[in-house]
Amino acid sequence: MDTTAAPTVQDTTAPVTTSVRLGANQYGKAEVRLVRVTRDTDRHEIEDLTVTTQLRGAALAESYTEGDNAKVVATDTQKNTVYAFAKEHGVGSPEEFLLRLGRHFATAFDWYDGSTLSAEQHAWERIAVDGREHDHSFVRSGRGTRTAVVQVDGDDVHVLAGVTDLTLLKSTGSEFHGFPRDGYTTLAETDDRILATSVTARWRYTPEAVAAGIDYDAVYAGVLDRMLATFAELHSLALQQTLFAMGRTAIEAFPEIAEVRFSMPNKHHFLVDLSPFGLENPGEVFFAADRPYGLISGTVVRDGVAEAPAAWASVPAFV
Ligand SMILES: O=c1[nH]c(=O)c2[nH]c(=O)[nH]c2[nH]1
Repeated sequence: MDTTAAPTVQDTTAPVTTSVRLGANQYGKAEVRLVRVTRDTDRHEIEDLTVTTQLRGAALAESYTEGDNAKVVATDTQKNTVYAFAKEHGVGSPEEFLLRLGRHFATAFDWYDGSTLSAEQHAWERIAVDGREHDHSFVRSGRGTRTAVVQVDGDDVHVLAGVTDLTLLKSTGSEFHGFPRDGYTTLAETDDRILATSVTARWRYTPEAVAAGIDYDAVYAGVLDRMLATFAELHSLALQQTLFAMGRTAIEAFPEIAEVRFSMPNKHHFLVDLSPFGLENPGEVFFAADRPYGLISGTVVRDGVAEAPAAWASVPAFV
């Protein structure tokens, strides 16, 4: 082998050979940080989203295979559109904001076959000063981060709502026993333990409800209230049982919801052995382990409704 030869430089303008072809692809701007201040009066409102745009279409193939950008709406333009739409139309619910964007990309550039747009909403509360809510100072509130995903494929429009990082703990009212034991089992059965998790949930609205219009803010608030109440009230025999009950309460309360998917880490809390120090520890001092953790996932589906349509298989955000 002649090691002195100059390395061959790949000719990226050469026609693509039959040995490879372009598979699934999409592109856009990830994690556009948008804060919108509404200052119509001295009492300001703030809205805070992280938005990701992903556009796709067969017409985009040449941008990958030939470097032909004639149909490539720049990710920079997509980002600017997010900001411009926030100014022109306001933000409102993340679902409606994303639907507005998705419909715009589908109609303004008719060569796109579809888009997947997602958002995280960061919630803020007014700072209370001497018991009075301040007009323009806020603190990030802690009931998780609201998420939304919208997928527009021609007339096929899907809307997913959800929450992530919703961290919950109950210090009693949780048991875990009756599980199989083998030579590798050391876990003690318990009829009283700490149950803690950080909920990621996504729920899919029925296409009929999306077409008819949904009060997304109201359903989100209602789902969260019911999920929290169920976590608090259910005497849990396993995190799996709690997961199912949280999904069931959302689906029973809101006919707009077809299914709910959950990913729930079991954040283990181990009782610390204080006996070397001559101290008793009757369920008071725990070591909050961060890893490894149990990871419980599950989908709760409304009877008579099919699980997520194939279109959702390409949505990685659908946990
Ligand atoms: O609620 C639980 N579910 C499990 O599957 C499990 N496994 C485990 O070790 N602890 C727990 N807790």
